[in-house]
Amino acid sequence: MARNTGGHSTKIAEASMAVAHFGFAEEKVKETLKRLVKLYKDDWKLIEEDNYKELIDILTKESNEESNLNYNFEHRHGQASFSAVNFANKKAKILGSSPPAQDKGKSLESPQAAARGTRSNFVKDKVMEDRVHEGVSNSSQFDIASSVNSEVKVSLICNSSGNSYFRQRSLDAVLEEVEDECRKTYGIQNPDFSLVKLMEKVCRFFLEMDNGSSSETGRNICEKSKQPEGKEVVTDDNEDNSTLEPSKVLQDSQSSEPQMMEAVLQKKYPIYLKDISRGEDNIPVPLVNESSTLELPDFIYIKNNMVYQGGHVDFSLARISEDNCCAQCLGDCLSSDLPCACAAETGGEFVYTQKGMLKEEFLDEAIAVSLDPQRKHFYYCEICPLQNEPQQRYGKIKRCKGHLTRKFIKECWSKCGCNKKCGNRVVQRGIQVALQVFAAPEGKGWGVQSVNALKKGTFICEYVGEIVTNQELYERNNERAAKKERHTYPVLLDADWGSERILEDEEALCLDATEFGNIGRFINHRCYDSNLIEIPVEVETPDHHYYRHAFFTTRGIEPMEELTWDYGIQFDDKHHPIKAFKCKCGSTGCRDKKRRH
Ligand SMILES: C[S@@+](CC[C@H](N)C(=O)[O-])C[C@H]1O[C@@H](n2cnc3c(N)ncnc32)[C@H](O)[C@@H]1O
Repeated sequence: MARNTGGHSTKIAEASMAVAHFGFAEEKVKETLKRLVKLYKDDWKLIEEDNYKELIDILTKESNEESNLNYNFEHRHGQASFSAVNFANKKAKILGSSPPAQDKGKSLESPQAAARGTRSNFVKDKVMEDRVHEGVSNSSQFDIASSVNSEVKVSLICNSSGNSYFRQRSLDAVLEEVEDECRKTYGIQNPDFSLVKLMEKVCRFFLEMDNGSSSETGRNICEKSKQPEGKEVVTDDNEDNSTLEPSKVLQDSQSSEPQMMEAVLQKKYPIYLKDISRGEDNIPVPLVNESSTLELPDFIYIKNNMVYQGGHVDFSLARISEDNCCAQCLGDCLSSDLPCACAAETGGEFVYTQKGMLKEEFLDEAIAVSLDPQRKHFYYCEICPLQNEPQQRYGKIKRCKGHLTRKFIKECWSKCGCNKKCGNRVVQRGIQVALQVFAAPEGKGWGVQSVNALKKGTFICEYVGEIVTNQELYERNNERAAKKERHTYPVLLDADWGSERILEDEEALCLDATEFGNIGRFINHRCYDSNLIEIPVEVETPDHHYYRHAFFTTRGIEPMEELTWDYGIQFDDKHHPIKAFKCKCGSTGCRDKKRRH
């Protein structure tokens, strides 16, 4: 990511700032940067890539060597360290982060290469994290290492120097307390949740990733131009697995044997892609198909919306005023006695619960508005950019069909003083529930199902795509129609058009997920009684031309139930830029009258 336009010293200052929160000494950062600049012959793009990943890797590795990390896993004065889990008979390999691909051949030693030569038999992968607590900055070090006889050790060293109250406590008591805290903070409902099991999983994955065999399926979707279609799809080997119920298979997916589960899934589904997001999303997004009749989707997976040229979206912090963020807040805004400025959008009350669910009252109102039979929540444009394509606007004006005005949620964001775990940050944290792309019933193509049961008000995912202007969308639609190309149904960002002046072309935006999108592009339509509802969520822009289009459940969801939302299509609208499909939603209130019996 090339963000620097200034001179050499500006670039050094920006790089130092970008890595400052890791707690490396300033001099060390500068000295390492100088080496990198020399190595990459002043090509700052390589240094800036992935948020200075290469720089952080080198600093981390060197600081690790300097600190002569102790692997005895004993409690020491001023430090608490944790763990040691071992597994038998697995061949360990070196893991670590890699330098930018273009420069692998260059002479600076990569972290992996360097790690091979270190004193320990363990190969380490290290993350440094800074914690700010009551104004005191304490840095913690998290390490993971595997040995040649497949032991994995995990170490967390919290530097509590300066804390004269440090004393050793019972590990069981600490684990219990932290597990309780995790249950509350992350809304974990499973009574079997255990930190030790979690640590075991970390170790297993460390070894599993090591053997490198399983993590590559699914890449073809997202590297469509580079990979021949279907190349990495795992196919059936003719074994009869018909007795395996999907829910059983997926229950296994929660178990602590990822490799075994992987094998079961591969046998169960003729087409099985482990993660169509290629690691982009928080959790893997598998694609499963029991019949292999559908064509693989052809698009590139992106986790966040991206602006296509011409769309007017301004993410600058300068636009966020004092009243539009909670700069004075600390910690978790939801725990504070008084709701912060960010809750003003929702009438001075937060709409998320401590468990990250949407509150029932807000949700029920949103559902009622979306079902509004009198269309009293609709805004009608004088000259609708959707009904009147740019070149026709000065001719005969077509009547606006109306835009549903929805209530927004405003989440805390970067200019707010609260921390990243603040409860008023749900959508921006991304997908937290296990979802699958699957072959939907009734010939609707691909669809999305939830692996587990979910409660009403659960955040599912955003609809992510390219942010394009209506004008651009109009051109794309024409092109696609001419080529008879498939497209997803674009989302118009019109939830607040009613409160604004007549929008300029570059302000009337929509999300097109046809070529770039996330799992949201696979969610099928259902008239009226869909189990998801879209809520506009303001995160990084105070105006409402652009917002996040977030899906929440409207009721409890069964394991393996298809997730649907109401696209708001009028099936009899002959003037809509996209020809409506024949609806097979199966709802008793289906609006596609031609299809109803
Ligand atoms: C946003 S995509 C959903 C994912 C799509 N099924 C796929 O295979 O990529 C929208 C397209 O899915 C299909 N679709 C969605 N809901 C449908 C429904 N209720 N009945 C029939 N087709 C539907 C239509 O082809 C529509 O253009």
